[in-house]
Amino acid sequence: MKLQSSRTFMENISLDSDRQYLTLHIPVSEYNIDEEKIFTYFNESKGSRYWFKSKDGTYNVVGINYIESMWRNKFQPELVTASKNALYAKLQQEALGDDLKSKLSLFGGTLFDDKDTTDEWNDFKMVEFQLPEWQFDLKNQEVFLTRSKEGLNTDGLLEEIDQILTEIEETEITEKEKPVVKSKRDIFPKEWKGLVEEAVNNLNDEFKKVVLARQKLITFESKAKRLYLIRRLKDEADTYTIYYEKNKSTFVSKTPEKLFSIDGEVLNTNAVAGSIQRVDDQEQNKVQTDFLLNDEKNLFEHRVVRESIVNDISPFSEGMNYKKNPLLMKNKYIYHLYTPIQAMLKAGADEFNILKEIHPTPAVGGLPKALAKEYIKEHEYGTRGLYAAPLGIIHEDKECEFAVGLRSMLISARSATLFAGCGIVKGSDPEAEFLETEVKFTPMLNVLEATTNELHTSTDGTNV
Ligand SMILES: C=C(O[C@H]1C=CC=C(C(=O)O)[C@@H]1O)C(=O)O
Repeated sequence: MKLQSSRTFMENISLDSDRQYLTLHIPVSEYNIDEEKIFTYFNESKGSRYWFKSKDGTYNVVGINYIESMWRNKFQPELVTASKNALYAKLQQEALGDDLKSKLSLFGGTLFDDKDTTDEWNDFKMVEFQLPEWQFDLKNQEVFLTRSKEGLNTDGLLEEIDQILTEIEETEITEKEKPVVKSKRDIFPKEWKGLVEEAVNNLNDEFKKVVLARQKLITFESKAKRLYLIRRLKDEADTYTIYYEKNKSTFVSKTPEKLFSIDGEVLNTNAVAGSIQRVDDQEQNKVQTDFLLNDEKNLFEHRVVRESIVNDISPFSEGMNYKKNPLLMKNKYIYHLYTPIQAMLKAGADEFNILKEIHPTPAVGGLPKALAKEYIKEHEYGTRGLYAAPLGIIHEDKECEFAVGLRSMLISARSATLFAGCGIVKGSDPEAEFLETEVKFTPMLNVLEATTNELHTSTDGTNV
């Protein structure tokens, strides 16, 4: 048994009757396991699995079998903090090793806003974070196993864990079936362009910017194979990987955008706004990026996002660092203007109050924030749900990392709804914005291998 060295730690555990669960924290570097093997092994746990990998590799976490969730129907920071503390208070955490690095986390987030959700988002709550039975930290190669103490027999538990880890290690990865796309169509494309035109006319010196999103619907001949998606999600670097199953729904995102992270007393965030397509031609890309870095409309769009974020976090911070001119963020299909911002937090600043203040940034909402949020709620077709919403990892202390759920889709049964939006400012052209959203659909179309138009006719008979 590879867990032999953990045995002494295990033998010294005495169960605390005030705590409902026992969480064992175990080093697993001796087992050769990765996300594909884990998802393949736990195939029966469909609907109760997640994978969160941060862009810079700080986190790479897979969770299996949600055993408790911390949720609320309204986002009130103090109450969310109280729920989080209540959940951690139920756990007796025991480390089976001396120098373990990771911390037990909860994965989840909040919906974009409180717009009445249509059936499509019914599986997700306004605020919801999951505690899984198995939490694999693939970066540090450590595992947390949480079990209810009711009827728990700790004798033989290590052997059971060893057996499961060995079975995961030996899991064979077979070729995954590609989902067969039946139809692909834009939802209300003409109407969306009309919406952009109307917004441009409504913008003024006070109402400066609004982000308008649209959807694309893809249907499949048969149910989309989840394991196939897991493999395809590895394809694009320099982005987050968010894969979140809940009951019959799966939300998937390859977002380039961090909302914020907290490590110790340092908060890191960034402004990402202003975009141009990246193509397969170096010379053309040089023209594109020179344009982006000097284009007044894009620079304005970027500036308002940066100023708003700085403004939102300043009540929580003692000092801030950021550069005056944006940098270039290079993703596989798109370039963005990008400004990293770092803040030293004041004592007492906590992640949920900051989240409430910072989301939605004008990169996904608009400016002024409250007005833009209302405008989106009232005018946009459909419900955003987890699209453009904060999703990430939290801990017992305030250490956390949230990404913004962009370049994303919601899969259920035989269909996927893809989401993409863009910042509308005075002077925006509906056709150009439509094309920009088309580029932003590419990461998810690529995951589904549905980038080409070789198909098909859409369900309403129009060519796509
Ligand atoms: C709203 C989206 O992108 C935002 C993030 C980066 C750049 C954006 C832009 O240039 O419009 C958007 O504000 C989306 O991808 O759906």
